[in-house]
Amino acid sequence: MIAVESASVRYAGHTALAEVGLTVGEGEFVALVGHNGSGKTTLLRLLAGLEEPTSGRVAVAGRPATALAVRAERGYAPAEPPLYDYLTVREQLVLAARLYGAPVREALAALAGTALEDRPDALVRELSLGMRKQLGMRKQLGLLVATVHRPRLLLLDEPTNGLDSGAAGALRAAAADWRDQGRTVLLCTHDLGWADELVSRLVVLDHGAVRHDLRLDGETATAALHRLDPTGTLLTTADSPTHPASTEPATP
Ligand SMILES: Nc1ncnc2c1ncn2[C@@H]1O[C@H](COP(=O)(O)OP(=O)(O)OP(=O)(O)O)[C@@H](O)[C@H]1O
Repeated sequence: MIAVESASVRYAGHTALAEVGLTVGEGEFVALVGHNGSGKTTLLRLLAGLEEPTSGRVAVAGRPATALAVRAERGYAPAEPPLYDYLTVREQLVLAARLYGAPVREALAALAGTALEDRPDALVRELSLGMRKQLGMRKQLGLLVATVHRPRLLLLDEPTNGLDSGAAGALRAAAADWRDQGRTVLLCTHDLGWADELVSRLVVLDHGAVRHDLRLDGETATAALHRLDPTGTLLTTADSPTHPASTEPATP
């Protein structure tokens, strides 16, 4: 589903990603972790087709990630959902469904069980008031929009940031459904706990390079990370020296 070959991203003298290789098969649920600035969002943006690597190749579903046809296969939920403040919740979902040629009825049915269920006519800007509950609703709407076409690949960037416990529970339930349906999920997060039971593979980025890549095989993501990095250095220290990858990449 994902094939990243020796992909580097350089910005004016700064290397955000350094020859990253990553192959992810259909149905895997991958947690991508690493310290601030380790390159997680840059990698997701490559996979979302929003950036080209400076060198190397990035493919999704057998095509270059930037190919227009890949959009039907992939849903990308960035940390800040790209929504129209002047539309209502319902209008935002209908717009996304129509753009993707997805059934509008199903798009609206996805509101059931979420905090937005009773607020289809609220303006999106009312979900941007900065209060935790509102922020959670905005993130939930962002996820519904990103998945309205039921993509085979979901790219989630910090989906729990700003969520209250109710919204985080709804996200977990949705993510468990995606996993059970055999969708592929690449989750970039600082907060592994909520997804612990769902994650099948853990990838740790360090200074733009893949430092660890392992299949969990029953171990939780949190336990595996603690075993690899008992002092938590890989998640918190952006200034430690870059180390070579210490683990062979997992085979798909
Ligand atoms: N458009 C850009 N121009 C210049 N440098 C950038 C740009 N985007 C990202 N970077 C740099 O690339 C590096 C990787 O950034 P990235 O956002 O991918 O890291 P991250 O792991 O997602 O961090 P965080 O956990 O803080 O979101 C950082 O040093 C960042 O400052």
